[in-house]
Amino acid sequence: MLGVEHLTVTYGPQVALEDATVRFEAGQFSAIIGPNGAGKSTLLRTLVGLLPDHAGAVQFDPGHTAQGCISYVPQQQTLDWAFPVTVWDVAMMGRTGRLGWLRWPGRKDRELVQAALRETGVYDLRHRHIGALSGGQRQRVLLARMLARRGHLLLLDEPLTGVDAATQESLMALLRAEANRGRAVVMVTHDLEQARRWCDQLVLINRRIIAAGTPEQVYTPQNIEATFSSSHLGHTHAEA
Ligand SMILES: Nc1ncnc2c1ncn2[C@@H]1O[C@H](COP(=O)(O)OP(=O)(O)OP(=O)(O)O)[C@@H](O)[C@H]1O
Repeated sequence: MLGVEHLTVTYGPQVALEDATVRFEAGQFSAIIGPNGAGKSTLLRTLVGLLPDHAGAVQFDPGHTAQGCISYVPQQQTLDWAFPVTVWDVAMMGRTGRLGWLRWPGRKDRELVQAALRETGVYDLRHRHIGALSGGQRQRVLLARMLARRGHLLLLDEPLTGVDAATQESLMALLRAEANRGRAVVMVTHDLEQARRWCDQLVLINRRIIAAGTPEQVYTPQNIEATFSSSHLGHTHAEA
């Protein structure tokens, strides 16, 4: 459904991602795994179209244009949780667009938001200000916003961070179900074990794609070593 081909992304002299080629299919739950600074968020943000400066191609199959069908859940700490809006308002942004209300919500929007808040277990908190939520509750609200959007491509940056073990299981089951409904689900995570249990495709990355395939194909001592050894990090154009 979407992919990148020979993608290289640089931030000034810093090479964040080099010659990456990988595909993500409809109905597939994929995990992007690697150490800090490996380029995971960079890959995800490129897929979302947030990084205009790159070499190589980002491809969408016909019928899946980037805008309108992508639901992106950024890292929690990149958002302003002091903003004076409620849980309901944030979930509704999945329908109406960002702040400023691109359009007024209709009955269908309200139904989808209600369903999404129930599915993620935060419906009872819907009137609460988002600043008054715990880390795990915030993560659930972000997932509710994503579900409400009803996109074909779900891209999530570390959705399990700050979430307790029981909640992690239910969130993974929720994402698994979304993939089973035919959506392409792509998640950045540090949790190799979770990914191995729930995902169809593991993408190991450390500035380059080390391996991509089923957990059985990818989860080998050599690949794990190549991914989590620090020797790939900190390269610049000058060093390369
Ligand atoms: N806006 C930026 N400006 C300059 N360098 C950046 C920027 N964003 C990321 N980088 C660098 O690019 C590299 C890849 O960063 P990226 O955020 O993609 O890693 P990551 O795998 O998501 O890491 P983490 O697990 O810590 O979230 C890092 O070396 C980082 O310092």
